[in-house]
Amino acid sequence: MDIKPIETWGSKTNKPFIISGPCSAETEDQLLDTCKQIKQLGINVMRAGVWKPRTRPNSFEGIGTEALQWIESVKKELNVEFAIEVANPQHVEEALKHNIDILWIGARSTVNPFTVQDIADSLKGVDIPVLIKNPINPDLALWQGAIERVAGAGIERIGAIHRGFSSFQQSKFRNEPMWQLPIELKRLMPQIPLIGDPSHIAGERDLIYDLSQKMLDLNYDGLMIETHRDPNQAWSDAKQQVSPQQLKDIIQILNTRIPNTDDESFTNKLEDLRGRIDQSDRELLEAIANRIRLVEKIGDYKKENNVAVFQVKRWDEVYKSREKWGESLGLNSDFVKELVKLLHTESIKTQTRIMNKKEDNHDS
Ligand SMILES: O=C(O)C(=O)C[C@]1(C(=O)O)C=C[C@@H](O)C=C1
Repeated sequence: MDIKPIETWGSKTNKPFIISGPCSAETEDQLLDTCKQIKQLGINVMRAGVWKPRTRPNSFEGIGTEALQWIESVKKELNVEFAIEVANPQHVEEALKHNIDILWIGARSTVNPFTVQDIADSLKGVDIPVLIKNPINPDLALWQGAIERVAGAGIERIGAIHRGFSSFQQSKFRNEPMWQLPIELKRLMPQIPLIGDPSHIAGERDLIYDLSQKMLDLNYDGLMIETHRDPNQAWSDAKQQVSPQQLKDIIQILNTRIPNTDDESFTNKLEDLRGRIDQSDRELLEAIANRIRLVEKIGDYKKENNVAVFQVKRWDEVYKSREKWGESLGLNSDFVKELVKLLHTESIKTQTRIMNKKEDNHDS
């Protein structure tokens, strides 16, 4: 995959790459006024929803093509660049006709390979940056697949947008961040710039600063933040949009991290600490291997005596005591509980395999 760096996406190269603007273009005046107010804040590219995929019918579904004319005139008047969402080849055609600078594929489109392929096919021969939001379900391969389809159409300026994942669980977030997914995407596709969308993860404006800072701590390349001149009156996603003043405050206190440094004393110290982590992980894995050897011994013994693998009383003791030990060592209790559950699951697998080994099965 031949991917060009984020610096080539637009005329402004400030970092982090910030895309901001209203969730939806509602009126020409609302769009112009919002963009005018945020233009001075170091925004790289403006955004505005033109076609809005909504969960239920009868919600505001965007103005459609007329809004593209407003965007074109705002672009001219303020000399700014614009990103919009496209969900089918007709949207792509309209967007290109109206000189849109960046396109993004929304989370509800990324889930469908047919839709993504149609959009990718309509982009053949076009040179425009395309951002791909994560699919609404936590399926990394689907996200990668969408990126590959767009790359396959010859697009060289591709980015990924992390907007969080739908979940049944009660949560303070509208969409669960599931940080391990974008982190794994970055490991597998390090050349793809990663943009965070704290607005859609939060669903609530008070959480946006913390999420944005976390994204920069994780070395994200940019942020997409929804801003409305009067957020409470917004026609869509009112709760998650910030005012231009709030956006200014957020940008002012955001701490941008450098990706890395060649500074010798930093590198030496880091190398030393990483060496110690290597050693510590080795010991950890040796300890786990020892535990599994013991579990195997118990498995053999249980088999000889035809005793069940799962022992609820002992498991309860193990679970509670390890949680306490972890606490006394200053470890996060949720982490310790997850770790102990993982170890126990491995024990059950190991002993079930021992119990059901074919050659020892006298009935066969
Ligand atoms: O104590 C046992 O019986 C074991 O086999 C060990 C072990 C564990 O992993 O700690 C595994 C399975 C049981 O459900 C309880 C505990």
